[in-house]
Amino acid sequence: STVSSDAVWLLSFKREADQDNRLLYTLNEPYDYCEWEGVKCAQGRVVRFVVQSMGLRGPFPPDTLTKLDQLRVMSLRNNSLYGPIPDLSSLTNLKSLFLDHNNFSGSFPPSLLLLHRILTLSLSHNNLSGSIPVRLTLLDRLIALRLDSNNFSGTLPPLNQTALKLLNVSNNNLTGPVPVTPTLSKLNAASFSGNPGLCGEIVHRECGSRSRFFGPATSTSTAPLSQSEQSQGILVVPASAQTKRHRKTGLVVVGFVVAVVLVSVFVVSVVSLVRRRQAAAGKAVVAVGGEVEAVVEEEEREVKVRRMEEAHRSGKLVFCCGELQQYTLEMLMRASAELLGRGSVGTTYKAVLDSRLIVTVKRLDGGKSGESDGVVFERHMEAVGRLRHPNLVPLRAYFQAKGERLVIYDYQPNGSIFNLVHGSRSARAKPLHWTSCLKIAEDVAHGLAYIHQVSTLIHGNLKSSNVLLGTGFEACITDYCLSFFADSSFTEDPDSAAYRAPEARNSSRRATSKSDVYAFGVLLLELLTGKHPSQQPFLAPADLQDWVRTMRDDDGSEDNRLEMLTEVASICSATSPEQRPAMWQVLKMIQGIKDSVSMEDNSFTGLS
Ligand SMILES: Nc1ncnc2c1ncn2[C@@H]1O[C@H](COP(=O)(O)OP(=O)(O)OP(=O)(O)O)[C@@H](O)[C@H]1O
Repeated sequence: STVSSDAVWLLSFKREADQDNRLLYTLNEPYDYCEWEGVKCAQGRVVRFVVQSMGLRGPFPPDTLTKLDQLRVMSLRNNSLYGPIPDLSSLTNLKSLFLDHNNFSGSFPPSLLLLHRILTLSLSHNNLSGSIPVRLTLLDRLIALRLDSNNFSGTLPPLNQTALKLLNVSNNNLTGPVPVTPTLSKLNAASFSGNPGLCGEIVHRECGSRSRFFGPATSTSTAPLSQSEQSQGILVVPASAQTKRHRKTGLVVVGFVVAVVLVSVFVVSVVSLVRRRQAAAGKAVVAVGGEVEAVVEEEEREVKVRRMEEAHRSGKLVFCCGELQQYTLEMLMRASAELLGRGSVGTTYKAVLDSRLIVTVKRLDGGKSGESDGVVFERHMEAVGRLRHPNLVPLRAYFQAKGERLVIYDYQPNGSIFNLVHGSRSARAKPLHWTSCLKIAEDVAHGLAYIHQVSTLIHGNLKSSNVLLGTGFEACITDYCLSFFADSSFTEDPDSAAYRAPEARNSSRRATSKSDVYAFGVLLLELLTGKHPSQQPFLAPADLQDWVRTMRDDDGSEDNRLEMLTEVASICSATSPEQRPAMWQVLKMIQGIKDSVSMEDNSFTGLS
């Protein structure tokens, strides 16, 4: 019977895992085992098995405890168990699992990724190695996750479960930037300590030579400024429903969908090309000497190719950052779509899926898509899709097949900064309140500095229609890093062209992070004056101050703060890229202004 088999599984576990006979388990009566030390039953089934610090020594044998499918809590903590952790995927009711402080080895057990009810998982203080799987991000009930003091390597997945309150990955060999997700941002730096290769904003360590986010200010920066990380919660009032000039009204019958239907016909050729290239690369790696690292790299590459092939064969979208596939291409095809506009890279639609989920689909221009290699596109989108920051609209998925490319973002319902600044305003309306300018500038600087800090990518097309307002009215940058695919034959309107830095005017490929800084300067002036970029005069810094003051009809009450913000805009839009500060320096300047203003206000109201 089921009842007695639970006892059998417990005894089988003990036989191997308790080589020094510390657990005094003997079965005299049918339900006796529910009284055994560490065992708790409900209706004759074991629901808790907690044998902490019992001096157990031995391997954790498969097909023993894994048969206790009613288990809610299992703790083998603080024993001397060794070897790999067996397949625990059958323990679907498990809510808490403590295997910490043992000598378990091997990789992160993939079976744990199937325990969707798990709330607490502790594997700390073992000898586990290999990477931390990205699919951990899918265990959305996790409250506590401890992986500290192992030998995990590779990058940290963008964990962003709202429930996750305790995370410790300290004392491993993790490398690369700590993803700036809202969940990880809330954690203390100690959660990540003891990983010399980790970097980024959250751990207060610069990433590589390009990123000096927390490094010393150099050359072009102005006086040292303090860096408050706290948002002042300045509220930006959304624009009315009026939208940008080229946005069409009403529902358009699913325009992009027709093109998508054609796509699946062409997949085979791209797939076989990719396969041939990857196979050739694979042989080269193996020939070099069969070192473990090369094999691991090769395996990773294989997995990627398989994923891409599968995606193409079944016409599936490739979801970024290991995220769960929330919808399929077919579902997108059935969605009703509204044309939002047509820009330099392609045409943008708002798509409402049957599930009522709303996404933004950008269909890249066909002519241009054929020019760059499919593998180049995939690699680029993989890198872009890894960017996660509260001030970036997340890139969720992409799709490509011969001649067709789609990229899918979250839809942002609160409009763009373009709408906010120009949308509902009459010609005589005043520009935004300066606190809104400061808040938007800080958000945008945060997002841009992040891109420059954690990758070698640049935005390449920053402008007010590419800064959207998120659900909390925070400014979120979109269309980042897509200028790579820009159609050079596209005739830009004068406003878009005015964001382009002098050195990048002839080709978007010559753009650098300093060109993003230039565009940021133009955007800041647009915020401050409410004037379209094409209406901004080219002025010496002192004259610029006068012009901004005149445009704002300033009575002198904003003087100091306005002057500081205008100065930031002015140095960002310096003609020579060398004279422009880096984005992290711009962010510090803006945060410095915010701090000095709040100190001023506090002393004014007698609070300091
Ligand atoms: N994720 C999104 N959510 C809501 N609106 C969006 C989203 N992405 C873009 N938009 C809006 O859709 C419109 C069209 O965008 P599109 O990117 O095609 O043109 P653009 O921004 O003018 O030019 P470019 O392609 O050069 O960036 C813009 O008004 C933009 O603000």
